[in-house]
Formats: sequence, structure tokens, C-alpha cells
Amino acid sequence: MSMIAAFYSGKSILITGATGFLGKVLMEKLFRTSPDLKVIYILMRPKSGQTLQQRVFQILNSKLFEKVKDVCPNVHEKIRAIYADLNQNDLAISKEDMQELLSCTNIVFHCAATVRFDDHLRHAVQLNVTATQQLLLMASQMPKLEAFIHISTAFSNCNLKHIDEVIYPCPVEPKKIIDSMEWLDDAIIDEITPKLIGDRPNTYTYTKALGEMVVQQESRNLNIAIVRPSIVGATWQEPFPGWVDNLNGPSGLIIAAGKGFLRAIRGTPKAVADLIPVDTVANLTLAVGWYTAVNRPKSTLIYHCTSGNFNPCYWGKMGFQVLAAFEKIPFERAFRRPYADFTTNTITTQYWNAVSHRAPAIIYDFYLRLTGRKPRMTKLMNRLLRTVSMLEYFLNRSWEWSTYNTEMLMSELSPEDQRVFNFDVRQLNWLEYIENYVLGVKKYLLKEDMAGVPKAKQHLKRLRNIHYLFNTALLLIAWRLLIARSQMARNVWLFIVSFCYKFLSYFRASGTLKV
Ligand SMILES: CCCCCCCCCCCCCCCCCCCCCCCCCCCC(=O)SCCNC(=O)CCNC(=O)[C@H](O)C(C)(C)COP(=O)(O)OP(=O)(O)OC[C@H]1O[C@@H](n2cnc3c(N)ncnc32)[C@H](O)[C@@H]1OP(=O)(O)O
Ligand SMILES: NC(=O)C1=CN([C@@H]2O[C@H](COP(=O)(O)OP(=O)(O)OC[C@H]3O[C@@H](n4cnc5c(N)ncnc54)[C@H](OP(=O)(O)O)[C@@H]3O)[C@@H](O)[C@H]2O)C=CC1
Repeated sequence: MSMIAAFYSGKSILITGATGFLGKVLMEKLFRTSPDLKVIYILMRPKSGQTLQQRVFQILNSKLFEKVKDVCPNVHEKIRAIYADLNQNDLAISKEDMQELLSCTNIVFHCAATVRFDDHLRHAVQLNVTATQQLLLMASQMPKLEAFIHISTAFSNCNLKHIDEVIYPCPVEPKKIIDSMEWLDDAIIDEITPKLIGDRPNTYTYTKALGEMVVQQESRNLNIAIVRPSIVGATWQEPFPGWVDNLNGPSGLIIAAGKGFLRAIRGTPKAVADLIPVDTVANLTLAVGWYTAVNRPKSTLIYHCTSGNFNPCYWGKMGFQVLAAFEKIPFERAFRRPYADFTTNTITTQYWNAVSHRAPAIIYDFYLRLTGRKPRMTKLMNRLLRTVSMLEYFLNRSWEWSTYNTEMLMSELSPEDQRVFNFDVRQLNWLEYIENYVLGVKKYLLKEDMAGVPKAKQHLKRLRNIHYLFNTALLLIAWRLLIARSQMARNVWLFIVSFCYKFLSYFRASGTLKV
């Protein structure tokens, strides 16, 4: 019997960010392994015209939750959606809901965040710092609370090369930042943002670091732990391999490369690609919840949920594996044949951006205009290049994260828990994982059917022929122009033609002699 699963039985669990990528997988695993849990409260907001109930209904009826329904048929009765907006200072939770949350909650998993790299500092502070502070305040009023698990990121200290399982201070106190956001106007915030974030690449990593400081400062006598995942990718094993539902991290780039838009990217092939499957993060988080509640460690423990230390894969190898997967699992209606490479300096990157990204987009838009359609490729390409430029920071560096706490936790688990809540990425086969990832992107993000693979392969063959034809035509035109303009080119051309003629004549003559 799994001790972790037994621990969550009968418990009232509060999850923020349950509608997000990690939140959904965490909730699914909880229901599947502990169907006897009492209730999961999810703090959520209406979105895209959907009410809370409609959103919950959609999640429970998605493929991700198919297995849950077998083991926990009354799952819909065990989810209690609570209106909350983490953008508002009091989180906008009603009095009655607040009462229930405060008196019943046993465990909190705080996953909600803005993960956008370019978010305005005011918004990123509100969500990643102030909302965390508010939740901790709530947690301090929960008499039955056993553990509060905060999800941060392994990149919250990406300005360092080696990162220990400690909270590093930021130069300006989070409280001062929170206060200043209340009275500074947007223009001044824009001006001071680069100074505040310092050597971090974006407001996301900066505010996640501030969030950790808040956890440390507001922990009071709470039982808290922090989980820091690296780049979260599709599921490895559970509930099935390859599940993914958003474009963050590698997923968007896999689409861009598979559809033939992305042909080169500035990256260091030898840098570690610290990807971690989302089910691994969920398993570790649940194990941390159990360990923190049962053992009540004296200080806030930090767990790095990373792969590089245990089973490193490198961007060059991963890129190669992604391209190999496209051979087997091509995407439909590709713009060009998927072929991408890493460039290592700014000049070559600019060259490939002009030749392989912008020029084909301009030519295609010209063709669309000629055929009376609205041009769109240049706009799409500009957005893609902007996205890529924001991710490049992470493709050109390697980090080392200490993993003593994660290893300690692994050793504390019973063999059954090590199996059910597996977070040992030494067992991960990258080739297999990447293939499933590409398949998952095709199925769950692009909603493409495998029945369309033969047609997609044929389309790629046609694109290859067009590519050869285009290149040959280009070469001939270039050569023709050169010959027309330069005597030397003409001489070279005559020399080559006469050489070929003599060569052929010689072989024809020697062939005749033999006969
Ligand atoms: C030996 C030979 C080898 C050859 C090898 C060659 C290999 C070359 C390449 C092969 C292909 C793939 C290779 C493997 C994968 C590489 C992956 C690298 C990823 C590295 C990223 C790591 C970052 C993680 C660090 C921190 C981790 C975290 O803690 S946070 C979680 C991560 N967060 C994010 O990823 C958020 C990023 N997104 C944003 O910040 C914003 O979306 C944006 C700023 C990028 C864009 O904002 P904007 O307002 O312009 O637009 P938005 O409305 O958000 O979206 C616009 C359209 O773009 C789509 N979109 C969004 N995100 C992405 C994305 N990541 N990639 C692509 N497209 C994206 C979005 O859906 C919109 O589309 P439309 O609706 O159609 O307009
Ligand atoms: N994805 C990754 O690569 C990594 C993620 N992490 C961390 O993991 C956690 C989860 O990330 P992930 O699941 O990928 O992120 P998602 O963007 O998929 O999910 C974010 C969640 O936060 C919720 N949220 C955002 N704003 C509000 C708001 N104003 N009020 C209420 N809820 C809100 C979203 O709700 P809604 O659906 O309504 O928008 C959603 O449920 C985050 O803390 C992130 O920092 C760490 C490392 C890497």
C-alpha cells in the first residue's frame, strides 16, 4: 500500500493554478491514487466566457481525466470550485468560501502564477509575489493545515551558475517592491524594471525569486516546502505518455520546427536541456506534501525538480531527436520541410533569420497577395522570432542544481511509493520521451489524427521537390547573370564544358576499344 496515497485519503486539499498545465496533472494524480480524499478546493476564475462550473466540466471530461473516472466515479462531487482572482489584493474570495477554506483545508499546493516572460512588472508582482503573500496569510489562519507547498522555478536564480537548495535574497525587499507597485505609475515601473531585475532575463524569474523570499519571510510557524521544477514538458508516463496542453517552453518551438517555420535557433548544442516531465513534477510535489506534513522539518526545505544532475540531455542531441521524430510523425500542411539547426553567434543567427525565416515569409505573402488572399506569414514569423528571442537565454546556458533534498526524499520513500510516485528521472529514456512528446504535440495541441500521416509525408515529399527545383532554378539564374557580366565567368564556364566534353569522349572511346 502506498503511504503517500493513504496520507491524502480523507484530506481537504486546496490547489491554486489547478486549471494550468501542472495543476491539472497534479489534480489528476491525486484523484487517481487517493480516490478517498475528501475534497479538492480549486481557486479559479471564469475565463474565455466560461463559468467556473463549465471550466471544471471541461477538465473532468478531457482525455487527461479518462482514467480518473474509473477509479473515482464521483470525482465531480469532490471538486469544489471557488471563485478567486489572484490579481486582486484580497484574492476576491467570498466570506463564506473563505470561512470554509480556513476551517477545512489540510494541505495547500500553490501552483498559480503568471509564467509569461514579458509580463509587466506590476502584474507579475501581483500574481507571483502579492498573491503568494495573501495565501500565506490565509494559511496561517488554517487550524488544520499540515503543509503548504509552494511551486517556484529552478530558474528563479538563473543569474547564478550553481544553485543550492536555499533561498537567495534579492537586493530590494519584496515588501518594498509590493508597496511601490501601489503608487508608481506604469511609465516609471517600465523605467526601473531593468534595474530591478538586474542580471535576470525577465520579470518572470525575478518575481518568482521575490515569491520565494516572501515564503521565507511570511512562513511564521507554518510547515512549508518549495518545489523548483526546471523546464516542464509533456507527460513521461502518466496518465499516458506525451500529454501536453499549452505552448510554453519547448512545445511551441516543436510546433514551429515541425511545421517548417523555425529553421535555425541561437542555441548551444552542448548546453544541458534541463527538461522535466510534468508527471514527474506532480509526483515529486505530492511526495513533498506527504513528507512535509508527516516529518515537519524544522526549516523550509527546497526541492530541485531537474533532470540535468541525474540524466543529462543536451540541446544538440534533443534537437536531433526532435527532427528524427518528425520523420516518423510529420505534422500536417507544413510550410517547409522540417529542418532546423543551432547557430552559435549573433551574425549567423541574423543571416539565417533573414534567409531562412524572413525571406520565405515575404515570398509566401507575395504569393498570397497575387492569389487575392490576405498576407499573414510575415506577421506570424515576426511573432515567432520574438518568442524565440525570449527563450534563447535558456538555450545558451547550463546550470547546476544541487539535489540533496530530492535524493533524500527518494530514499525516504517505500519501494511501493517509489513506483507509484516515481520522480527518478534516471529511468527516463530521452529518445522515447521526445518521440512521445512530438506525438503528443501532434495529437493534443494540433489536434491532428494519425490517419493523416501518409498524406503529411506526401506533402513533405512535394515540398522537398519544390525545394530542389527552386534551388536549381536559383543557381541557374545566378550563373546566367554571372556569365552575362563577367569574361572570367565565361572562360571558367567554357573550360568546364570543354573539360566535360573531353572526359566523356575519352570514356566513350575507351568503351568502344574494349568492345
Ligand atoms: C545535429 C543536428 C541538430 C539539429 C538540431 C536543430 C534543432 C533546432 C530546433 C528544433 C526544435 C525544437 C527543439 C527542442 C525544443 C527547444 C525548446 C527550447 C525551450 C526553452 C525554453 C525554456 C524556458 C523555460 C525557462 C523557465 C521555465 C519556467 O519556469 S516558466 C514556463 C515557461 N514559460 C514560458 O514558456 C512562457 C513563454 N511565453 C511567453 O512569455 C509569451 O507567450 C511570449 C512572450 C513568448 C509571447 O507573447 P505575445 O504576447 O507575443 O503572444 P501570446 O499571446 O502569448 O502568444 C502569441 C502567439 O504565439 C504562441 N506562443 C506562445 N508561446 C509560445 C512558445 N513558447 N512558442 C511558440 N509559440 C508560442 C501563442 O499561442 C500565440 O499564437 P496565436 O494564438 O496563433 O497567435
Ligand atoms: N511550465 C513550466 O515550464 C514551469 C512552470 N513552473 C511553475 O509551475 C507553476 C505552474 O505552471 P504552469 O502550470 O506551467 O502554468 P500555467 O500558465 O499553465 O497555469 C497557471 C495557472 O495559474 C492560474 N492563474 C493565473 N492568473 C490567475 C489569477 N489572476 N487568478 C487565479 N488563477 C490564476 C491560471 O488560471 P487560468 O487558467 O484561469 O489562467 C492557471 O491555472 C507555476 O508556479 C510556474 O511558475 C516552474 C518551472 C517551469
